[in-house]
Amino acid sequence: MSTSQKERAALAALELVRDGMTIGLGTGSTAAFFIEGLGRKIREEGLEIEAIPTSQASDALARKAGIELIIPDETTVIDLDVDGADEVSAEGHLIKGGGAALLREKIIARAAKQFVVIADESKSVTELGAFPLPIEIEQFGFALTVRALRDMLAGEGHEGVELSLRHNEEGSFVLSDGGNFIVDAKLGRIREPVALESALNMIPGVVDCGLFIGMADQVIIGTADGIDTRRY
Ligand SMILES: O=C(CO)[C@H](O)[C@H](O)COP(=O)(O)O
Repeated sequence: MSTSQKERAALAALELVRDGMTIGLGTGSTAAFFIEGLGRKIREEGLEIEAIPTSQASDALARKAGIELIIPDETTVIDLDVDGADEVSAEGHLIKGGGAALLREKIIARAAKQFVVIADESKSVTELGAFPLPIEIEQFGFALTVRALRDMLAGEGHEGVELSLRHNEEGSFVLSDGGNFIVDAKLGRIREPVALESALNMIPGVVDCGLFIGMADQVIIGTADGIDTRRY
């Protein structure tokens, strides 16, 4: 069996797992390799692991893999969170939310002692923005929120940016697990991601955006014949 770049990155992240850990489980096809591998590792090594999934999809995968899931309380220490990304910049800033799970992913990444990103080489970029930035917005007044987004982005030098409410193949709006809409913003090039994240999250109706700035402690990129590990 040939190992894909995504799987290679996920297998490397499994090396960080220790007995007794509480682990955040990301969302997407790369995170799925980690979840399946974690299930195998728990069975083979008899580890005591508790996990917190960042989406209903990862919840279902983890249950299938036999991983014990918990709902965190205020005392919960998340030792490690492993998740994928849509883009990773040289500084370790991320665009996430291609799977509409950005809010839950950010809550868990923010709370984790160690946030590790796993990705294939195609996700590694010099500057963020080629991947449309996912923005999670409240359903109420969504058209007004989209207008406010457009106005703010124009003021920040992103005039005429294409904003689209995400639809599925049947033409229905895609909803996050929390029941919110997702707007995808084709920005092309994000020159000031720190300022942009703040400006987006200030708009009433915006729940969160897919910019993860300065959050990753480690990025593991699967390559054709190995891994490229970056620590921040
Ligand atoms: O942010 C995410 C989901 O909201 C995913 O981590 C991101 O879309 C990467 O997915 P994949 O591993 O399938 O390429």
